[in-house]
Amino acid sequence: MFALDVKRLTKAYDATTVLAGVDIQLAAGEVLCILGPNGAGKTTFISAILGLIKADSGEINLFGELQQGSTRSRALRQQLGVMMQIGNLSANLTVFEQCDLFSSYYVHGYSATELVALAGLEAHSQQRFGRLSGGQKQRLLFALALAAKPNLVFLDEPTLGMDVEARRALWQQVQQLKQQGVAVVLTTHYLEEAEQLADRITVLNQGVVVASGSPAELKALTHYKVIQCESTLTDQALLTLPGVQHLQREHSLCILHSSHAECTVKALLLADDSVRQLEIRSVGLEQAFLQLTQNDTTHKEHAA
Ligand SMILES: Nc1ncnc2c1ncn2[C@@H]1O[C@H](COP(=O)(O)OP(=O)(O)OP(=O)(O)O)[C@@H](O)[C@H]1O
Repeated sequence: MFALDVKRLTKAYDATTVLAGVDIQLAAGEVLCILGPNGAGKTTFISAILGLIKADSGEINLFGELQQGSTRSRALRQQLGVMMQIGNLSANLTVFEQCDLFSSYYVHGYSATELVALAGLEAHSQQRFGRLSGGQKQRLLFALALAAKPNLVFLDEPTLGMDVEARRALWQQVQQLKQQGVAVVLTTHYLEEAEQLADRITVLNQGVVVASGSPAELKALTHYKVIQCESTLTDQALLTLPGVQHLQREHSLCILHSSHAECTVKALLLADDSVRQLEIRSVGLEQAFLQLTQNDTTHKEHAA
């Protein structure tokens, strides 16, 4: 049984289609990362699952239970955790008071003291929410999302505004959730975060799933390669090699992005027999993401 099983979900606002038949499945202990440019439909998708908005058509199954309309049963709500946006918490309550309030909603959840510790805010437990730094607020919101000890957690851009250390600490907490068998749906604009955490990435573009797979599978979807070398050729000559789409220079190195790496390398070696330090590698997730979302029609047939 999937923790989450969504089929053909659609949503439009007036004449604008925001979700155009989205299918997503998620098992216990899996981390799914939804990537997509601004306005792709990520928040709308999560809101529809949680019943915050009503989808136009499609099926939403949570723990094997088909959801009708936008109400979610009390028993189901105890299994769900949602990281809210900063503006939804009262600025005047202290960290401990917020944790106490959330703890009181759930019968088998964490105590207020445990939630303060989960947020790593023991030293700030008497500080008002409004006085916390942006990163501390995010840590508290993350802990509050876990108040129920949920089996399925939704994290919408959880590390926004966090410094590197706080971000890595939160990544560790997500890994721990996964080890405990919790299913996690995460949206982020940080591709490194997606690569670190996700078992599976779904790329949404204009409400359509344009690709879905492990980070390695997504990178393999793009046929672009990076060719790195030292060459005496001018920028002009390098850019006219077959397949070259982009050139970047780093000190003595030329870094070429090529859509036809073998042709590029053959032509490069013919044009410059003094080429050194030649290396060919696959593109990173960021390049794959840009290619998938800028030219999604080329990749639709690969969507899993
Ligand atoms: N209540 C609404 N009424 C009309 N249009 C809406 C409404 N809510 C969202 N939209 C539109 O739906 C589209 C998808 O929005 P959504 O917030 O789901 O995108 P997103 O992928 O989460 O974007 P971001 O990365 O910027 O947070 C956008 O074009 C947005 O303007």
